[in-house]
This record gives sequence, C-alpha cells and structure tokens, in this order.
Amino acid sequence: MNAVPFDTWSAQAPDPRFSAWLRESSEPDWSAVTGHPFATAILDGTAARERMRRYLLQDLLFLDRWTALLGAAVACADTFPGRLTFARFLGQTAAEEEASYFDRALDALGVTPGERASARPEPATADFLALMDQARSSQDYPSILAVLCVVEWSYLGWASRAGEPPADFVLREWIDLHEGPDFRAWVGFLRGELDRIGPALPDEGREHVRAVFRRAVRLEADFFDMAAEG
Ligand SMILES: Cc1ncc(CN)c(N)n1
Repeated sequence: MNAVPFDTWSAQAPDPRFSAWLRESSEPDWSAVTGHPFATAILDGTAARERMRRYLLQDLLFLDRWTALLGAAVACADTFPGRLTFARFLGQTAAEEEASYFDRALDALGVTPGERASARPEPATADFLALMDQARSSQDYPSILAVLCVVEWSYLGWASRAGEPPADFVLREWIDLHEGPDFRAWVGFLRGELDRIGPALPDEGREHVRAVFRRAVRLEADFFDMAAEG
C-alpha cells in the first residue's frame, strides 16, 4: 500500500495525477475489485442466477443512496459546468437506463415486487450505504467525488476486460452500462475533477480524500465478496 504523501509521490511518478495517486494508494484492494472472480463470472457468462439475484437486489439498495449522493454532487460542485455534468448524469443514467435495467433484470430473475420492497442490506451493503450517507451529509465536494469516482472507475476497470458478450441480457447489459465511450468520458470527468481540486487541498485534506477513496475501494471488494458467497 502506498503511504507516500502526494507531493513526494508526484515528483517521481510517470503519471503524476492526483487520481492516479489515490488509485495506487488503494492497492491491493483496487486490483482485488477489478480482477474479482465475481466480475470475471459476469464477463464470461458463468455468474449463477441465484448470485446475480442477490447481487442486483443488494445493488438496488445501493442505487438509492448512490442517486442521493449524485444529488449532493449537484449541490456541492464548485463550478457551474461541473454541476451541470452531474445533473445530466443524474437525469439520464440513473433515471432512465439503469432503473429500466433493474426492472427488466429482476423480472427475468424471478424477483417479485414484494421481494424488492422487503430487501434488507447485507453487512457489506450497509457499510457502503453508511459511507455514502457520510459523504452526502458532509457536503464536502472532495469526499463526495472520491466515493463517486471509486464507484464508477473501479467498475470501468473490470468491465474493460470484456471479451465476447454473454448471451444473457442480465449480464451483457450490466457490462454495457459500465463500458463504452460515454461511460469512459464520465469516469474521465470524475478523475479530472479530483485531479483539479486534489493538489490544491492542504495536506490534511488530501489525506482525508485518500482515506475516503481507500475505504470506498475496500467496500467495493467486500460487496463483490458478498455477492460471490453462498
Ligand atoms: C456496489 C456498486 N459499485 C459500483 C456500481 C457502478 N455504478 C454499482 N452499481 N454498484
């Protein structure tokens, strides 16, 4: 794990971006997420139906707080163009593409409306919801950004390993939602925001962002572990 302060690290790093420092500081958990066996099973079409059911039901709980966190980013972004980018993403992706995917996928997996309504967070989900709640209520733009960036960038990391698309639309569309030019541009925006504001923070501020980023990466690994169990 890289514990080197940003200034020391960036003086010798080939890619001295603040977001690259955060990612490097999150190893080995970062690679555990992007190379996770559950992600690999989604990519190669072998993820068991029962596990996808459990994963997506938990992710539906995740999606609720994620949407609220995007709302906090709209409120807390420090520039008007940034605010508009978050607002656009919130409107388009969360409301249309992703919500419709969940409806269709959970129907196909035989999850009833009653099961959806009564789903309760597993411990890994509860921890993730708590982190998102904390970032949202802090109203601290760098902390909000750190969580948003991990959530999207780490998913781009595993989805970028895609080869032949699985026949099952539940798996194929889940990969598609986290890959492609629009999603890459969105991740590029999130990284760019961290790269812009991170170096200007005082040392304690940078360390705080690093702690939030690392925690979010750890929770992504826990979330996949939860999905892969039993
Ligand atoms: C737990 C988790 N992490 C990331 C993503 C990507 N949006 C997600 N849907 N769920």
